[in-house]
Amino acid sequence: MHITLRDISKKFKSNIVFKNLNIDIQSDSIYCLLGSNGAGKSTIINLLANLTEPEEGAILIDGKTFAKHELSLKKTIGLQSQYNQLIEELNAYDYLHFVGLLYGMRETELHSQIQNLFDYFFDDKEKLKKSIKTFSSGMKKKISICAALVNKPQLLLLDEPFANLDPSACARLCSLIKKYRTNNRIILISSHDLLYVDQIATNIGILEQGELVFNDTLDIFKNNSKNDLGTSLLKYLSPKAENNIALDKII
Ligand SMILES: Nc1ncnc2c1ncn2[C@@H]1O[C@H](COP(=O)(O)OP(=O)(O)OP(=O)(O)O)[C@@H](O)[C@H]1O
Repeated sequence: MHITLRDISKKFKSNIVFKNLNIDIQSDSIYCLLGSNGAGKSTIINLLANLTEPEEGAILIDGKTFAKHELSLKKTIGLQSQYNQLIEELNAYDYLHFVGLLYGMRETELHSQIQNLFDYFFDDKEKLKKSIKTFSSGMKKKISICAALVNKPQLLLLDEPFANLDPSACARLCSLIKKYRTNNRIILISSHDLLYVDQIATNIGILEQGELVFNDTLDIFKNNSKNDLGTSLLKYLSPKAENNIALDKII
């Protein structure tokens, strides 16, 4: 698998998010998108999931565009969105079953995949029988991640997957992501959780004000710097990481 964002321009009304953005991602990558709030990480994920479209440029998945191959491409993608994608009136099983049917999965395969996901992520499965609206935010996040994995997609898109998860769930997710990586899959993750990014990323892209200011392997990023990932990342982000004048006024 291979994904390309070529000369992408994207704006929301007068807010220009990207101008001529180019990214290429190859199979076998765990590509982590980093950057400040509002830099455009979720927008890239939403473009790749075809939830929004660019004003200019092309999005190619294995050389194909959504315009010509919408359904077949969407079947290869699993998405955990930052926005609520759940149908909260349903219980966890029925929701994942519904998602699997949308992907055209066969009943037996779908049933066993849902059970496997529940076994992996949930120690207390009794609560899963209730409607999703009664779940904690971390449980909802785990169900969204399960939904992204239900059809074992070739392109796995995870938008802030670690936010709201407890340390045990984060550790399980890290193990899963590392094992999920194969030579015909791409895992694209937006995250601010550098501890986990450091554990799982093969490649990182740093977005700052709509520009891809770094795009290479995690090893190269770390070898270029003598600092930890967080300190190194701050160099690429807005210079006002500490705004002491405002801070003094607040205190
Ligand atoms: N649906 C929308 N309507 C209007 N503006 C939007 C919409 N979605 C995103 N934007 C704008 O696009 C820009 C990029 O937002 P995006 O959510 O992609 O950033 P992000 O890097 O994911 O941020 P965060 O780290 O806070 O999640 C921001 O300026 C945001 O205000």
